[in-house]
Amino acid sequence: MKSVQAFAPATVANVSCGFDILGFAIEGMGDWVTLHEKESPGLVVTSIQGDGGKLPKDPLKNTCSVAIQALLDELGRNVGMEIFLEKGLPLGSGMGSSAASAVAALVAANHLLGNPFEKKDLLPFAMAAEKAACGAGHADNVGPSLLGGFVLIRDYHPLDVIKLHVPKDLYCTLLHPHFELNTADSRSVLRESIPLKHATIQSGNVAGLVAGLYEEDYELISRSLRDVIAEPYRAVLIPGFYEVREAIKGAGALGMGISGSGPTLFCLSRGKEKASQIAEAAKEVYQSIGLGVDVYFSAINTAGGHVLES
Ligand SMILES: Nc1ncnc2c1ncn2[C@@H]1O[C@H](COP(=O)(O)OP(=O)(O)O)[C@@H](O)[C@H]1O
Ligand SMILES: N[C@@H](CCOP(=O)(O)O)C(=O)O
Repeated sequence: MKSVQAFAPATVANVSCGFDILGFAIEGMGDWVTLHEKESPGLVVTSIQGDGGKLPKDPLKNTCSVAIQALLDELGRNVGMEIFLEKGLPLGSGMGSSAASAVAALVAANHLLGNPFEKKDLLPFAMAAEKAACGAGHADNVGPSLLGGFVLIRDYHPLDVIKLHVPKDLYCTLLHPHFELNTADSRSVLRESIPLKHATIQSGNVAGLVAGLYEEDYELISRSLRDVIAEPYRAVLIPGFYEVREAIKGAGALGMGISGSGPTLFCLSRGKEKASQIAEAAKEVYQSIGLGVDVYFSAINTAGGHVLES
């Protein structure tokens, strides 16, 4: 009986101005999924480590099994698999935890089945898992977790996904305060409609950010990290948001925003040294408001989900 292990990275969705349409992958953090083929058909989530016992083993609820089931349904096959999940990512963090599990599971399952799908064609199955996790099949976590780098979802109907250029000196600092915020909850505070002037501001910034990435124009990237659609409603759910934003400006950040739906905040910077200085400046703020925080900094992951061993 075959077995295979895969890894998929953490992600920062939205990147401020690209609500539901833009995200990038983080180096060195993610989830691992090992699959063992079994004789009897059906999916079983056999073990989950690193979740503090919080995640569902019910195959209809865990994003690993939901994603693999969607893949098997498309193929019309009923292969039996045992799923072993190792969570490297905190839950409800805004670092694409549910997405990383789904992507690692899909990459492993596709390999186990002899690669019937191209990597990019696994995306709809991962989106089905996101829908099960938070009620919305958004692709801005699963896209970059699968493909690596910066990913733009130009359209959802039909799905049109574009991998963007990554400037070589771009670094990210992640500030993860010690509390959970479920994506479903922080989506519920958003407005259904936005004023025309906000649509104009947001479109200008998305275009500016994409141009800034291709031109490796760090000042343009900096000017474009602005969100008038989601951030005003979500920032109030995140203690210290405005204080951290002030503090990291002085440490040389290009900008800061909410990572996905929060509570993690992300900062972009030019070079590793600045990323570490930003981390230090932010830590002081969290300390002053008495909120525990984990801080990471990394380059942009360009490989995305991949098989480790089989
Ligand atoms: N393998 C999984 N990893 C993480 N969350 C999962 C997984 N399977 C199901 N979930 C569910 O998804 C929700 C968390 O996802 P979400 O709020 O999007 O957080 P995150 O931003 O960290 O991905 C929880 O309800 C959790 O029970
Ligand atoms: N575009 C989504 C992204 C959610 O990311 P997560 O990492 O918090 O799951 C949103 O903003 O709701």
